[in-house]
Amino acid sequence: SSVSRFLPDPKTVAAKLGVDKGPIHLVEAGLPKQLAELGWKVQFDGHHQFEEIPTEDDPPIGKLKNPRSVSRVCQAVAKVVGDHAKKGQLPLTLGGDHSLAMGTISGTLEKYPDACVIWVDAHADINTAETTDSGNIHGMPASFLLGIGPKVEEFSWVKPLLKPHRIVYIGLRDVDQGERRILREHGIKAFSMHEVDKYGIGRVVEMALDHVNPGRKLPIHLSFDVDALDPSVAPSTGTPVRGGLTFREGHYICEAVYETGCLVALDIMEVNPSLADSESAKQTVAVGCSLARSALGETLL
Ligand SMILES: CN[C@](CCCC[B-](O)(O)O)(CCN1CCCCC1)C(=O)O
Ligand SMILES: [Mn+2]
Ligand SMILES: [Mn+2]
Ligand SMILES: [Mn+2]
Repeated sequence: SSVSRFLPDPKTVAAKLGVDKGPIHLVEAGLPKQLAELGWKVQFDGHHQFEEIPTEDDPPIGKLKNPRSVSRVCQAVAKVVGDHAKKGQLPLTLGGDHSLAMGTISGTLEKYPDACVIWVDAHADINTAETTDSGNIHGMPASFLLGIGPKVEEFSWVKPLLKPHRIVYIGLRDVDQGERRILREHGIKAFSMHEVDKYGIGRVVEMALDHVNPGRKLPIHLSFDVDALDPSVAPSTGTPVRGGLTFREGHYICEAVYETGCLVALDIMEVNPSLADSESAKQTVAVGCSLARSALGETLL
């Protein structure tokens, strides 16, 4: 695999942590050491603790739940990720809620304004304050990054730096009506599980890269929600949906993205060990670590 040409010192990875227990389990499973064994110089900043805003002090804004704490955490993550990226490091964010991608991708775009995003997920996470039915902000980060939908004061710090032709989805299978309309109206490319079945993961990844990064010249931010994988592979996650990617399909995406040499930032999101029995939790943590290794150069041979 070719060394990434965007990183003067490709052997640096900064491990970032999300907002729930998941990330701590990934670190305790030994991920930093595993990455060091791949040759990365890992700078682990310790577990980011964010002082929780008590629920009574963070009432919904419209339908949006926990808007102030989500905004505050994402803004902090944007700054930290941006700072690491500006130092030529590859920020690895472990989550934790996928709302964090508002922060990580904002950080990446600050350093690499022409970066493209590969969003691996069962969901499009592109609801607006109007279209969301759950009010859960993890279903909305892409709309804020694209500047789609009504302005929400609390999130005015998110600059609409992402362009519709610079994001591509792989693994979709649970997309709300409002999100379908947004994808269609903005011409956003999405490879659902139907296309994965039809073309095979190899062709899908090639078509996805051809769409957002035709000359393989743009930096890539890979945002991987483990619920893109089938629940039999990654059971301990917030919104599991049947009929997902196999273990290998998920890892193939990571391997192929690393092979482009364009990866500049990586998110491994929605690992939540508290949601299942300890066996399933351990399995999901192990898959999260394994995906990260594959995206950062671990090969099968
Ligand atoms: C599909 N959209 C959902 C899920 C978002 C998942 C976020 B992710 O980070 O895990 O990808 C579901 C919306 N509702 C659909 C109807 C039934 C109840 C949930 C939402 O809450 O917006
Ligand atoms: Mn979530
Ligand atoms: Mn997601
Ligand atoms: Mn999801």
